[in-house]
Amino acid sequence: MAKFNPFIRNVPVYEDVSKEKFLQEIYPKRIPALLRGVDIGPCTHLWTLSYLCEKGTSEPVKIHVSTENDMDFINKNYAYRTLPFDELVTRCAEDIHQDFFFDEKEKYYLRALGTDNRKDPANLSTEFPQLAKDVKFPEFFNEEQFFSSVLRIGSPHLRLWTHYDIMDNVLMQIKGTKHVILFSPQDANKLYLKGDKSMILNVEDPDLEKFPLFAMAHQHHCTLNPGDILFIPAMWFHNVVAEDFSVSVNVFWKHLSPELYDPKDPYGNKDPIPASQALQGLRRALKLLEKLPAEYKDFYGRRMVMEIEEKAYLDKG
Ligand SMILES: O=C(O)CCC(=O)C(=O)O
Ligand SMILES: [Fe+2]
Repeated sequence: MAKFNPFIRNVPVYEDVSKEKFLQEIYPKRIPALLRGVDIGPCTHLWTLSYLCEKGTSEPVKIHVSTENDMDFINKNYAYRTLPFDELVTRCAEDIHQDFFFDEKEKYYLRALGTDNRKDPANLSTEFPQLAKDVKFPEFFNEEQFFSSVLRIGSPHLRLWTHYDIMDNVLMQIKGTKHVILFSPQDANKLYLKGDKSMILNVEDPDLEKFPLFAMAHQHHCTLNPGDILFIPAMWFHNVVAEDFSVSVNVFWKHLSPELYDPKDPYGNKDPIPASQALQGLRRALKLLEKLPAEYKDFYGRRMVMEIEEKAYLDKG
């Protein structure tokens, strides 16, 4: 039997959640929730391989190609390539490829992009209109709050690194099974961040000599099956691995006032404007401390941390 680990817990599961129940009981908690039995439309039974190939898009799609299971944004063990959509779907569903870029067992990941991917957020209705008809988004937010809807198709066993997004999100599982491990924004200091991503790639077997604090990060686990919806609140870190051929759609929406978001953010992962300005201010403050000898820098650095803890933390610990 696996050893009990007090740092691992399951994401709470809610059955047959109405809009009212979500908005009154689940959403305000601002923790992840797995919702079962919400109608996400006929996609769960209609989207066979042949249907996806036929109703997808005739535009080529940009994909990640990886020869390893854990995609590594540090050493870049994946490459960006382009494939016709039906070819991508076919390859994601097969274990061994006749045609390939690097090797016959390579894996693929599509994260759909907007029409102009430098500025437009992805929108299922625009880029995949025939498929969009089959997906019903939960009515958990107002139309003006909608930010993007993203089709994600991937090969078995491919893992997307731990990262956070800055929008509220529902990840709808349509085909296949996915395992998701989430971490609270309050555990950010145990995740060894590089920007919006954690440098710990293999979260299931981490190198604790290199990343000792990770052992104390609480892991929130869940398994998504077709029809399941995972609510991922803004800033919650998530690491996602597919067990088999997987198709999901996620919807990001704005939880804060619209003017707080960076207008040039097609992915929904740029820090809100005041947060990014505050980070810039911090970097300026640290640069100022460079003018002082090390022991002064250390002392004033600590005073800054104390002030941040007192004025910004929810939990003053
Ligand atoms: O399901 C995936 O592959 C990744 C999902 C994700 O990162 C998201 O919904 O923000
Ligand atoms: Fe994400």
